[in-house]
Amino acid sequence: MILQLGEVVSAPVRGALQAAMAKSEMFEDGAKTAGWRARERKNNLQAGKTALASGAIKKVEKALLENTLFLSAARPKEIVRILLSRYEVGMHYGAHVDDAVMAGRRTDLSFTLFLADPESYDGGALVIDRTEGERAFKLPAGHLLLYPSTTLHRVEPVTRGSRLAAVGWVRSLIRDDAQRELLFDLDQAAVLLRSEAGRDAAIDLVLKTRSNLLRRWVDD
Ligand SMILES: O=C(O)CCC(=O)C(=O)O
Ligand SMILES: [Fe+2]
Repeated sequence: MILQLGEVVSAPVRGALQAAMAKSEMFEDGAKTAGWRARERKNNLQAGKTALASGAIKKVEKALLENTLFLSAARPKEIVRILLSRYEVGMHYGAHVDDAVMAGRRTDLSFTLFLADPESYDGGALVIDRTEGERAFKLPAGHLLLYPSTTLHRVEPVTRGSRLAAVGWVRSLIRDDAQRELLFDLDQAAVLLRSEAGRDAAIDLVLKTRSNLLRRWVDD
């Protein structure tokens, strides 16, 4: 499941992150934190280990752990790592798969919290390779894309302005993507069923989940 989450950080937190990330002395070569294959393809800047960067990262982590949709979709056991990244004109990150294990912890989900206004830069879409084809994402500032760490993905070259993002990885309590999606649908159905207005959508989700659980578990 690939999920877009809107307004993950409030406008003041977003402003604080953007202000911190405007300081170029905060950044160093991003290739340092990539595996050997990804390193050949990675051309970006990443925040070094400064007090300013760790304060910003803590803000992102806090916002995620307070976001019910994120918690329901990712079911985090742990947020394994968060990095702040900046792509200036000409920078990109070629196709790669993220490390399966980071600091001894399995990575199940990857996320990008977009932090620059999409009108302020050209290029820089996050492109994810799915069996049905590629999908490109360039979300508004403050929105987050959550996707399985199993995918091949890349960041297209930036051709104007600068792309700011916080990227990270989650070790989930639910290892399997399909099982996580079933549980997410059930959470959503429960939320919708609580409100009178959402009845039709709720029934669709409950029926979808019933059929998909049957499809997984019926043995004929
Ligand atoms: O910046 C992004 O949207 C994704 C970056 C990425 O793929 C990575 O850091 O592994
Ligand atoms: Fe990646």
